[in-house]
Amino acid sequence: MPSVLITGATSGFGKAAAQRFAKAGWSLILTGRREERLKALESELSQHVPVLTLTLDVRDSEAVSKALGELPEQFLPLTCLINNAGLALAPEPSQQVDLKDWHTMIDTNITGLVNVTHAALPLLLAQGEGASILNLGSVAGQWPYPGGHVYGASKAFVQQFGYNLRCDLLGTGVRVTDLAPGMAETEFTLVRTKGNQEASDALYRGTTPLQAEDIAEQLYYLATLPAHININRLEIMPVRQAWSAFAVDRDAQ
Ligand SMILES: NC(=O)C1=CN([C@@H]2O[C@H](COP(=O)(O)OP(=O)(O)OC[C@H]3O[C@@H](n4cnc5c(N)ncnc54)[C@H](OP(=O)(O)O)[C@@H]3O)[C@@H](O)[C@H]2O)C=CC1
Ligand SMILES: O=CCS(=O)(=O)O
Repeated sequence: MPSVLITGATSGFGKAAAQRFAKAGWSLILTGRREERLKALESELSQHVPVLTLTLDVRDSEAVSKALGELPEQFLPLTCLINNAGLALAPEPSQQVDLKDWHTMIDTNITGLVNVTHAALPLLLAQGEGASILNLGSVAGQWPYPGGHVYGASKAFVQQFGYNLRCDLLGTGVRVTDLAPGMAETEFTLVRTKGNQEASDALYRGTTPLQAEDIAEQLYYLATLPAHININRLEIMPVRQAWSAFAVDRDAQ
């Protein structure tokens, strides 16, 4: 039975991915900080597949390496790692941002992802051919926009780290993909605005954003491609989202 480790399974893409992989009979290792949510998901999905929940913060490298170093045999070797835990904060311009918010994004989206990847690599190498690392990047890692600052830069790191990993993993059979979604309706904007439900609702109102299940379907597709195929980067937007023109600063007329 193949196994998948999903970080940030308590909400959004991670939770939908857990449900999608469970439907296909995969064993699940689910992580996040909110234990009650992990336990609720475990009781839902363990009726169908083996589920192991690990309550941890990806920023804590010791906790991550201890937990992944002690995985029960039943979940090994690891077939797929989904590096999904992450967040954006501070939608305001750089010159107004609280430095702590930049640090939190760097610590979570970069250091956390690196912590988990480092601990999981031996487990994926034990699988070799057909194993996958699926990293949640973002359109923000490729395309700049106002208020994107460190969030976009952290996702650019995710993309380049994945490409570089591919170089090192050549010959091992382990694949690496940067899955880069655009606007998707999850708790992402609620977190970004520090709990402003009205701002979150307003962002998604009157349009058709991606849903968590759309991304879960892509994750499952990537994880189950024939073993000789590696999709390096997969960028996905809703049809009702596109790029904007360059901004220009003009003198008052
Ligand atoms: N929604 C969108 O528009 C897009 C999102 N993304 C990326 O997709 C990923 C998932 O986002 P999405 O599902 O939308 O957002 P959600 O806020 O719905 O989910 C984020 C998940 O990350 C977990 N998480 C956050 N910080 C930590 C931490 N320090 N340690 C462990 N887990 C953590 C949360 O769990 P908990 O709080 O329980 O720890 C939660 O399960 C993120 O990396 C995001 O940047 C990319 C492109 C578009
Ligand atoms: O990564 C999330 C999508 S966006 O807010 O940067 O467009």
